[in-house]
Formats: sequence, structure tokens, C-alpha cells
Amino acid sequence: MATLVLLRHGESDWNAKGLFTGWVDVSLSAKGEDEARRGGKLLQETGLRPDVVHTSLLTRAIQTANLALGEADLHWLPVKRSWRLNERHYGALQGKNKAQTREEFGEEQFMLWRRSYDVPPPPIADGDEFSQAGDARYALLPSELMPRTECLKDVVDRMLPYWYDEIVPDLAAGRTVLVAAHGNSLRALVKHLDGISDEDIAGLNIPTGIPLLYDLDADYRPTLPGGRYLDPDAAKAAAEAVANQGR
Ligand SMILES: O=C(O)[C@@H](CO)OP(=O)(O)O
Repeated sequence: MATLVLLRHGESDWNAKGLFTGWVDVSLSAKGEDEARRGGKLLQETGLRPDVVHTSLLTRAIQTANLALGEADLHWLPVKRSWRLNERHYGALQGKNKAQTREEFGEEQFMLWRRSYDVPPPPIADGDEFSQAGDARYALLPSELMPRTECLKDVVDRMLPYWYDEIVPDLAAGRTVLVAAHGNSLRALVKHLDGISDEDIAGLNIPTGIPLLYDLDADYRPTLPGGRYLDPDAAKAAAEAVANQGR
């Protein structure tokens, strides 16, 4: 049996302001830092000791992993990072206020962009102040892989190679794996793990800073569908708050 722990970063400055974030590299808010530390404490209290950590290339996930591991006295763990664990690229919506976007375009379009499986927002222009074109961290990424917008399906497609090629081998080696990532890259991974349909995934929201534990069988499928949040009550309330963003 393999052990996988998923951790969405704590609240970011832009989560707090209600802005679409995507690949924009914002930091954790003070509340988000507390959430990340609490996530580490929950790991420690549960007796879960990761052997390796995987993060995206975005500061808020890296900060979350550092704070959580610091709390568990595990700063020294080996770390692997990949753009494939990044948040969904939110295209031209990056930097826009969620409530204002909903007001301007209506509930249906807002939800299509936010939670449909295969409708991406309009692409962001390279010259936009919130574009990642020219960002040094993606300099080695071939231009045809560099997104200018993504729907969740695009995230599944670019995340799964990392799951199979980097995370599964760690699990196969008997390592307990911590993945510190984002609302939508983790929705993509949970969709895969739990076999959630393209329709039903719209209703799944991941709370910030609460570890989600999966015990996986020999085929790297959950023994308990949906896994187990280490603080289930807090996770339920926080997931509802994510669902209601923009309202
Ligand atoms: O703005 C974003 O990048 C994401 C996560 O914060 O938002 P949403 O939950 O609306 O997909």
C-alpha cells in the first residue's frame, strides 16, 4: 500500500482579494501562512511522515510546503518541482476580480470558465501585465507547451505525465509522498485518482491548507474513494467557501 498526501497551498493574497490567479506568482497571506503551519501540525499529529515532497514552480505552493514541513521538523526532505503541478493557467481572467467577472458575464459564463471541464477562458496576450511570457522559470519549457490559457482537461493532460513519471515511481519505492500544489492541479489529480466524471468534477472544490490523505492500492488507486481530510469538518466548510467565491 502506498501513501499519498495532497496539500493545497494556504490562502494567497489574491485568494483573499477574490482575484483569478492562475500562473500569477502571488505569495501566501498571513492567514495562508498559518493554514500551512497548521497543515504541517496535522501531519505530525497524525503520525504521517513524508519522505519526499513535490511542488509546483509557484511561490505559494513552495512556501506552503516549507512552512508545513518546518512545523513537522522535516525541512530537509528531498524536493522535486515541476510546472506540471502549477495552478491552471486562467488566461485573460488572470488578475480579474471573480465577483465583477460574474456580474459582467453572468452566472453561466462565469461557471463555464471556472468549473467546466473543457471550456478555457480566452487566452492571455503576451504583453498583458499578468502574462508569464518571458518568466525565467519557464525559459526551458518548449514554447508549444507554454499555456496562455487552460481548461481543467488541459491540466489533466499536462499533469498526468508527471504523476506517472515522477510521483508513481516514488510511491513504488515505498516513499510517503507529499504533493503541495493548487486548487485546480489537485482537482485534476483527484479526478484521475477517484475516476470522477467530466460532469461531476465541477462540484469538487479543494480547501486550502488541509492535508488530504490517500492510501493507494497496487494499481495506485484509492482504497477509500475521496481519500480522507485530516480535519474533515474544517475541510467541508472551507470547500464550500471555495465553491461560493465570486458570490
Ligand atoms: O484563481 C485561481 O487560480 C483558482 C484558485 O485560487 O481559482 P478557482 O477556484 O476560481 O478556480
